[in-house]
Amino acid sequence: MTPYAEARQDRSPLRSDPPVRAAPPAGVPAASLAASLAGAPAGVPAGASRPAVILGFCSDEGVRRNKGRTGAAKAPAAIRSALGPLAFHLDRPVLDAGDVAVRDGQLEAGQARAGVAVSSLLDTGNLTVLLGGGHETAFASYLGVAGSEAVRTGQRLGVLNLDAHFDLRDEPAPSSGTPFLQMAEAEAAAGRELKYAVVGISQPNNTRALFTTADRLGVKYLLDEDCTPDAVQAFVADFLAEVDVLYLTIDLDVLPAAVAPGVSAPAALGVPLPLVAAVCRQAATSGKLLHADVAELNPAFDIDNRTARVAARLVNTLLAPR
Ligand SMILES: N=CN[C@@H](CCC(=O)O)C(=O)O
Ligand SMILES: [Mn+2]
Ligand SMILES: [Mn+2]
Repeated sequence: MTPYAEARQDRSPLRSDPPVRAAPPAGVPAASLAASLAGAPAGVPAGASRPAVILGFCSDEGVRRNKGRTGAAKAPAAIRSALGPLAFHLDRPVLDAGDVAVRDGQLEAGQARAGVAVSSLLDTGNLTVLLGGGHETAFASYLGVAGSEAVRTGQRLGVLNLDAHFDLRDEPAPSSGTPFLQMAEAEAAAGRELKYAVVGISQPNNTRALFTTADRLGVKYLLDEDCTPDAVQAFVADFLAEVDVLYLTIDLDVLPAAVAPGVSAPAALGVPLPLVAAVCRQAATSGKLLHADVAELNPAFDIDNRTARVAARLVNTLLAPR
């Protein structure tokens, strides 16, 4: 069995190649884990071999509020199951900090708890990967990166979303459809402007009002049908050049439905998986990747764990880019 399996608390013995620190029991508060890590100095956002810490965000409350198909709360377990058997070729330790679970509809409290955990892990020098959850996971991630020392001390944050949707809905309550408008409002309250870019927008799956909001906020986006390898590479390179640290969020519904059937809103067209993987590599090798998440896997609609396997493969690419 592999260190990936160790990271998911597998009971089988490990092949320690390379040596990996023991993972804590599931549910250990991430802050305790962070305190136990001898990571890089606080506030250092980048480094090829920073330890990586995986944290689950078990939530589909945002999807429920957005009137989507619930089930994403079970995604962290499905992604771990797909990640565990993968052969381990990483030059960094990978640890599992357990899950933050949203219960009884208490989404905002869960996002706050996950945010505190992510900030703490970032400030002790780790690369953090949050496994959603519906795309309300993104606001938990944002709370984490915005609360990190790197961002609080003035490093320019960029949020790059791989998604068929803007998720800029203006609604009375936070949901999976609102996280990036919430971020824009939070950044404005902090005296900053959200730098937000999206790859894979499906025009027919976003209203005119959402395009208007995107334009008002200066959102940069690439439509799914314009996603050629060169266009995607240049778009991401231009965005990376404007920021110091990157938060990459992958909504699996950016992929074609045949590749990622296990989501709430499958894409008719979608962005091909090799292009999505290339963006992950580009982000991971940029030296700017602070934090990443993978959202919207819904195991109830998956076929032969296809979407979970894709999610695990993309996490692997983020952690071990070639
Ligand atoms: N997380 C966001 N979801 C999309 C859902 C779209 C759909 O159900 O078709 C949104 O709100 O735009
Ligand atoms: Mn989304
Ligand atoms: Mn989406």
